[in-house]
Amino acid sequence: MKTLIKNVYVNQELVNILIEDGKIAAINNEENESVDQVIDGQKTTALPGLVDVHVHFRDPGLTYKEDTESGSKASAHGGFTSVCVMPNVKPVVDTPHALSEQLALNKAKSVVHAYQYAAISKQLIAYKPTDFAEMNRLGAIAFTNDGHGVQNAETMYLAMQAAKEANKPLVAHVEDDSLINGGVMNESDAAKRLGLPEMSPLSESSQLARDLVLAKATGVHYHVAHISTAESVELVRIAKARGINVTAEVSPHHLLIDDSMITTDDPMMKMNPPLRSPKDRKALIAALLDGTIDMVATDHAPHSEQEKSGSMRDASFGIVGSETAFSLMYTHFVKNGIVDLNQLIKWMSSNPANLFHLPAGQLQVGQPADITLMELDQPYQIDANDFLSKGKNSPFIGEQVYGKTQLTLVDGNIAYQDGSEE
Ligand SMILES: NC(=O)N[C@@H](CC(=O)O)C(=O)O
Ligand SMILES: [Zn+2]
Ligand SMILES: [Zn+2]
Repeated sequence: MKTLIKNVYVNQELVNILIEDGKIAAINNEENESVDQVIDGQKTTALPGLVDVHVHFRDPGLTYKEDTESGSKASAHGGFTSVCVMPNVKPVVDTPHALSEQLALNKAKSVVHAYQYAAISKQLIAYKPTDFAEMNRLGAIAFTNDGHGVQNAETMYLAMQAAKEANKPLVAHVEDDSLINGGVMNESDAAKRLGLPEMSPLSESSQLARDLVLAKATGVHYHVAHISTAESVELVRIAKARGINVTAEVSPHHLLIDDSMITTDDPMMKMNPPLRSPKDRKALIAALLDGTIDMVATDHAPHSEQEKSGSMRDASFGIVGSETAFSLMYTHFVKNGIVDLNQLIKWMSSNPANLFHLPAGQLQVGQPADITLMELDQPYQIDANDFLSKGKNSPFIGEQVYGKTQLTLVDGNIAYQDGSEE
C-alpha cells in the first residue's frame, strides 16, 4: 500500500510525503509515483504524530466516562498518534492478568498506539509493590499509581528498585495525603473567598523531595506526572543538576490558568493537582522553557456531565485535554512568539517519545508513518460539540485558538480526518 500526501509543509518547505507499508518512504518534491491513495495536504503543516504520556481512557469499568475507542479517537483528533494509558480503571491494572486483558483491549479498540501503564501497588494504595518483573515482561510501558500518591517510603523505594531492574520509568503522582485535608482547591485567596476547602502545595513538593532522595539511591528513571508548583520545579532543577535521573511533565492547564482565575465555584476548574498560584504558574513556564520540565502531557481525565456539575466540593477531579492541548500550546506559546514550532514538537512529540523509549517523534524517512497535518493559520473556537471524547469537561470551551488537526495518520492509516467525525 502506497499513499502520497501532497502539498504539506515540513520545516517550512512545501513537500510531498510518500508512505509505503506504514512507513515514511520519501519526503521530497516528487510526484511521479504510482500510488494507491493521494491525500491533498492543502498546504497544512506536517508534524511527527504527537505523543501523550498521560491519558485516562476509563476502560474497562468506567466506560460511561470514556472508552478506549472514544478516548483514542479524541487523542487522534488532538493530533496524538501515541499515548500512554493510566491504570486507574476497574479492575485496576495491578496484576499480570489485568495487564494482559488491558493490552488486548488497547490493541483491539484504540485508533492510536496505546501503551499501557501498570500500577505500582494493588488498588493503587497497597503497601506491597505489584509484580513488576512479570508485568514488564508482558509489556507495561511504565509503572504508576496515578490518582494516588505513594504514601509509604518503603513502598516507593521497593517500587523504584523494581522499576530500575525492569528498565522502565517510575511515574509519580506526588501527593502526600496528610497535607490534603479534604481540599478541593489550592490554598489561596480564591478558595477563602469561595469558602472552599483548601489543599497545601506542600503536599506535592514534600513527597517529591522524598522521592528524589529515593531516586538518587536507586538510579531509577523517575518521572514526575503533572508537576504543578514552583517548589517542585526547583527540586527537579536541583536534582537534575546533581545528575539524578528525573524527568517531568506539565499539563497545558497548569501552564495557562491559575487559582486567581477561579472566580466562581466552577467544577470545570477542579482537577488534581489543583490550579496553583500565579507565581507557581510562572515558575512552571520558566521551567518548561529552561528544560527543567521535559514535556507536555494532557492528563486527559474525562468525567460525566453529572460528575462535573454542581459545586467543586462534590465534583470529580479532572478535565479533558486531548482535543485542546496542541491548539492551546500552539496559540499561547508559538503564535505568541515565545518559542518556535520545533520547540513545541519537542515538548509534545520527540521528548516524550525519547524519554519513554517509544518508536515515535520523528518525521523522517524510515520512521513509522505517524503523521499529523495541522492547519495553523485559521482561528477556531473550542466547542465541546466537536469533541470525540465522551467527556466535555473542559474549562477552555469558547476560547479562540489556532492549530486545528486536519488529518492524523497512524502507521499510514487515517485515525482522524477533519470533517469525517460522526
Ligand atoms: N487529574 C485528575 O484530576 N484526575 C485523574 C487522576 C489523576 O491524574 O491524578 C483522574 O483519573 O480523573
Ligand atoms: Zn495524577
Ligand atoms: Zn492522571
